[in-house]
Amino acid sequence: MKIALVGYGKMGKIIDGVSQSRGHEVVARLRETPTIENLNDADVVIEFSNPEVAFQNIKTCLENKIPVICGTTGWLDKKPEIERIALENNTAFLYGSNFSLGVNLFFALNENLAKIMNKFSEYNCQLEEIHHIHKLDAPSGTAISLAEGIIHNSNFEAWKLDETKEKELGIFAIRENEVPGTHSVFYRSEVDEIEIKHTAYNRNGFALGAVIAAEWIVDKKGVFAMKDVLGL
Ligand SMILES: NC(=O)C1=CN([C@@H]2O[C@H](COP(=O)(O)OP(=O)(O)OC[C@H]3O[C@@H](n4cnc5c(N)ncnc54)[C@H](OP(=O)(O)O)[C@@H]3O)[C@@H](O)[C@H]2O)C=CC1
Ligand SMILES: O=C(O)C1=N[C@H](C(=O)O)C[C@H](O)C1
Repeated sequence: MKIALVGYGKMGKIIDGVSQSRGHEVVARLRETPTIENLNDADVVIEFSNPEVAFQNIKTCLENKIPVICGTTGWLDKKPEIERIALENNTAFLYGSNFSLGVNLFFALNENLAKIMNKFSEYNCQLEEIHHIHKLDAPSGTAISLAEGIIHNSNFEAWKLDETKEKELGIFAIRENEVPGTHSVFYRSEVDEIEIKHTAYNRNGFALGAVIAAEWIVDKKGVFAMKDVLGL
């Protein structure tokens, strides 16, 4: 499979190595907006850039009928428009706030726990995410996915950074050194605390998941999520 990497920073470089180790040809390594010329006839694009440029990058690839796997976070207000463009162009799009197997299992655990905890008003819920100091967006895309999983299965109506009012789920975002990504969900009562936590030791799991998603999507049409790839 011919893979174009749009965004060639911390993630793009690891994805390059994983792609080659799985027998793929990396035909483009871009740190600029793609064009049909510089995508070099790719079968699939893996996009890890930044929140400012992701929308335009994805749009260009989809309009050229190239399927896109996107891991860039912090641009989600425009996701419905991207999904429409993918369908209009009869191609495929998959956004994952987090491509690691562990976090996708954690998402399922989080939703099941939220269903149970919703029956017990003694407990209040909060989210915490910790990332490296270079991260541009807050809260993390993964924390937003966790919050959506809880809201869908509870009486919370929305999430909010830091301090909250009733029916708002609080997310606390901490920036610390070179932390690759740590997410915790807390349920606290007057007398105790339940915590579920995922800690990424490095970025390799994110990269492997993105390449597996690219292998899965290459012959498909439509809008997908990592759940579809993993059969969850
Ligand atoms: N979904 C997931 O599993 C994960 C998602 N992420 C997300 O992925 C994104 C990238 O993370 P990371 O690799 O750590 O970030 P980096 O800052 O290390 O890399 C970003 C890259 O994008 C390049 N870039 C800048 N402008 C453009 C443009 N117009 N078109 C294409 N590329 C451009 C930068 O080039 P230059 O340096 O020249 O500016 C750089 O190479 C972030 O949004 C992060 O939150 C990260 C890890 C896992
Ligand atoms: O910026 C990062 O580094 C990460 N971003 C993703 C997010 O926003 O959730 C995934 C991972 O936590 C690393």
